[in-house]
Amino acid sequence: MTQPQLSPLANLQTIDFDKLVNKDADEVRRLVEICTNDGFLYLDLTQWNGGKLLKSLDECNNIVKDWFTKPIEEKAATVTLSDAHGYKPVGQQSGVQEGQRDGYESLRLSRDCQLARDPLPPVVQNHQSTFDALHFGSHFVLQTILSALSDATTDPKNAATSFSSSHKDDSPSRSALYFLHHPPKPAGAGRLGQNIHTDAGTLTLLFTREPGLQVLSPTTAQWEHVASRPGCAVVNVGDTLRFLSGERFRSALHRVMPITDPVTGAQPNDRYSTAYFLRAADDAVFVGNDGKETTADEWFLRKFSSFTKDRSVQRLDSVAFGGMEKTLGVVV
Ligand SMILES: O=C(O)CCC(=O)C(=O)O
Ligand SMILES: [Fe+2]
Repeated sequence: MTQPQLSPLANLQTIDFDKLVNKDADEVRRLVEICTNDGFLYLDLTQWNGGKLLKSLDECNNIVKDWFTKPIEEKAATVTLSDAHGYKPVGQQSGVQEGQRDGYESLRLSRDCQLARDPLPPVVQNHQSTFDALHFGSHFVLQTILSALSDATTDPKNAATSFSSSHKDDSPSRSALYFLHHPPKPAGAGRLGQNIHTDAGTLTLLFTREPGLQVLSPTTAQWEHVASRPGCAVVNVGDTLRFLSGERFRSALHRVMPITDPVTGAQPNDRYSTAYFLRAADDAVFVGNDGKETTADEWFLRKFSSFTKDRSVQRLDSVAFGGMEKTLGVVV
């Protein structure tokens, strides 16, 4: 198969993380603008921290890539507590093609379990400091972005409204690190990609290598490909931050469609990605797209329950899409 043309390409703006760490006022202003208009951006990490996070990312990716080659029985024996911790096999959710299931497996490590050291899969126990570096480094990156947004847009005299108050580091939450793998598949296998959705939580830090991620442009309402960029992560706003910000910020609709052969429909190559999901404290309260008060934990559970349903069912309450298709006036 020839190299696929990724067209149209999403023209995402780039934020320099080092400037955010140093509270550069112009960079913070741009960050607020991008979260308001797009909800998706590139985060350049090359100037910050001597590339330590990127090094631990490479190390963890290599370890987990090898783990994904283990027999399904071994992977399925991973202690699985919820959709924030454990193993997710292929096909548990609806896929990118309507009426079909998803095509990816995932190893998920919750922040609470990583901190408590229990339960952790042996593959993580054997490389604890490497996983700690990626887990807690990613958490720091997203907490830094969140406090920049909070300082710039919420009332400093009212601590209760700041985003930081609902994201205290010592509160139990569903924050988690996910490793995702879309194995190759033959023609006619069904089970492809990851269905259209918005992320349930606050902010997502996503590292992709192979193509497949697509974002629905809020300006053109077209699906656009997100190219991976060396030294950069993709950051996107999730539902919780959109709701906590009174809908000022956008949670972006996205999906994963791995590259398939245009003639046979087979997926010839593996696709891997790694995501850290910063999620609010379980008991943080906000108003969802149905106008009802919900806790962050209830929203997470409703969202992942909706992900298992067929798209025809997801359209009924729009929980999987966070109501964003209605805001954009598109049919999904
Ligand atoms: O694999 C990717 O590129 C995106 C994954 C994603 O959107 C998610 O797990 O919420
Ligand atoms: Fe997502």
